[in-house]
Amino acid sequence: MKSAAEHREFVDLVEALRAAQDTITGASPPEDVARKAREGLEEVTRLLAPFTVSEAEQLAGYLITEPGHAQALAPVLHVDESSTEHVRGRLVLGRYYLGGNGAAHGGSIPLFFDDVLGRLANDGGRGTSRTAYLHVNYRKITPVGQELRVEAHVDRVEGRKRFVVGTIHDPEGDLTVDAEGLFVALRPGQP
Ligand SMILES: CCCCCCCC/C=C\CCCCCCCC(=O)SCCNC(=O)CCNC(=O)[C@H](O)C(C)(C)COP(=O)(O)OP(=O)(O)OC[C@H]1O[C@@H](n2cnc3c(N)ncnc32)[C@H](O)[C@@H]1OP(=O)(O)O
Repeated sequence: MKSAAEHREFVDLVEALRAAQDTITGASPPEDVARKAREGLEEVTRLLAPFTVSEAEQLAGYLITEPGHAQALAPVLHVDESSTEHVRGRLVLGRYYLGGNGAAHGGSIPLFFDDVLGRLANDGGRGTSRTAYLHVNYRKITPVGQELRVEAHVDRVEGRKRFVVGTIHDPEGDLTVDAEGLFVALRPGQP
């Protein structure tokens, strides 16, 4: 397992990337400011490109003790309580994940649940599995910029099949989403 303690600056870099994604998404800057911001981003790419590594050496997604695992792709779960069978925590969807009218983009929710349910499916010595399906029910809009409550747990295991379920509740305590994922344990040598 890769150690987040040895890569604090990289963890902070990914946090800064998330903040940039939120700020760019919410900004309507004058053209000269947009150009300066682009030049800054291009400088970041120039700086990091020589350090491109193979997937086995990649840090993003693999610093698993960090909230968000140092990967800017999926919304971050802040874990309050967890075991190998369940997790409870908080989620704030930033401006980057806005769909419209204050509601989160529909695609951001399965992205979040694939990560959270997938990690539970693979926890507890259950070994690597892959998502076979992810069923998401949108019961009420999921607001961006507000603290949401998340719960997920392993519902049942049938041979290689792991069924993992989760919910999101808004600050009023209303259910906004429930989801079920089927994760199938990989056979030896299966990609
Ligand atoms: C994941 C590794 C990451 C490693 C990173 C490590 C560090 C971090 C730690 C942890 C991170 C994890 C966090 C992220 C997790 C995200 C995971 C993903 O998003 S994976 C990408 C999206 N998913 C795919 O690309 C799958 C593509 N599909 C496949 O590969 C196969 O279809 C697979 C493996 C899902 C199943 O194929 P078969 O050939 O192995 O098995 P068959 O025999 O078809 O199915 C087994 C049983 O499952 C049922 N089944 C399969 N698919 C089903 C479906 N869609 N609906 C219902 N049942 C299904 C079948 O009916 C069968 O059931 P019966 O045993 O007969 O009872």
